[in-house]
Amino acid sequence: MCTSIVYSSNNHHYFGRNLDLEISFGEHPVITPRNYEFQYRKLPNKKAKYAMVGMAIVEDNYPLYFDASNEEGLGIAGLNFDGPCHYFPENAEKNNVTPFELIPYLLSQCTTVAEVKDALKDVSLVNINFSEKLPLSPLHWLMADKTGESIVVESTLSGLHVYDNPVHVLTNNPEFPGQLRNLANYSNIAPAQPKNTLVPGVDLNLYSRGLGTHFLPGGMDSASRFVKIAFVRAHSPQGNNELSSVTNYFHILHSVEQPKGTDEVGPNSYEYTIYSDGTNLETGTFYYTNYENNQINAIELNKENLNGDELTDYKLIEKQTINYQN
Ligand SMILES: C[C@H](CCC(=O)NCCS(=O)(=O)O)[C@H]1CC[C@H]2[C@@H]3[C@H](O)C[C@@H]4C[C@H](O)CC[C@]4(C)[C@H]3C[C@H](O)[C@]12C
Repeated sequence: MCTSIVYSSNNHHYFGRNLDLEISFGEHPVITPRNYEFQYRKLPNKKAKYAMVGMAIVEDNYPLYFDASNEEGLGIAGLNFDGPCHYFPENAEKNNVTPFELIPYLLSQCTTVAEVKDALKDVSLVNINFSEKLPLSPLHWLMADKTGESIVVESTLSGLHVYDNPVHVLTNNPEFPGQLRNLANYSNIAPAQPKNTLVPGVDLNLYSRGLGTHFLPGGMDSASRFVKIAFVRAHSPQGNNELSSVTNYFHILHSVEQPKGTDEVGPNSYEYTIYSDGTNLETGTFYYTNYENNQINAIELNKENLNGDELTDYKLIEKQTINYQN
């Protein structure tokens, strides 16, 4: 499972995700500069107009981004969408973009969600594998910009759907309208203690703090995480500087992280939160933590020469640092 969010704080917007899986692909932070030439399968090759930073694996010098944001403050994350997801054969009337090209295609030419919506009108997601070793994966995407607006993009049998996202979070199945509908079942969850409407007039002993969240789902499944992250995000305070905003951002994502051993996907195999990342869409600073190392690491997009044509890879820092005090 995975979870992606946009968090707005102190006039800044932070966008990123938890990657939950049982194996790592060896993903790490990668910067694509403006003059890197993307080779498309069904479209003419094109230089990236805007530089981008995110988590990727690099295969044949191609950045296969899991999630990324560009220098203009547009961010996109791909999350598993196995079942409803459907990609199409080549369509002569459309711009045929493969799912693994979608993040580079949009981030290299768009600056806002409004521009993405426009670009997607002409796009069909074509079913072409990256390679035999890396076949297509069924994904849907959360996309956000620095106005704080976000959309969800899903390709199903009935076509390519673009949904405005009023709750600014995404997990996995079911389709986005179903996830939104399900929130109604939890609409009375609150940070405050509940009022007794069960047996009016009876003095119920509110034996614990936090009873307003007693029925907040806590499961690892996608529907539970959608409700929980929507709640936590909606009630999260804003920070008053970069440090407190980033700290809050990671607390929100970590509220639905999966510890090892809690989500069995096969014999002796467990999905867990491999990494959590987030980019400040105003400044282009990319932050991440990972399972082994929960210190926050950062890479500043604007510190690099963004006019180059070569990818820059960063080693994932996986060593936990304990700050001994005596
Ligand atoms: C599986 C990952 C999403 C995590 C997630 O949602 N897990 C939930 C699983 S489930 O609902 O519980 O079944 C997705 C996110 C990004 C994906 C990767 C990126 O799209 C980049 C390439 C794209 C290639 O086509 C396939 C390999 C790949 C390297 C993808 C493998 C895999 O599908 C990734 C890693």
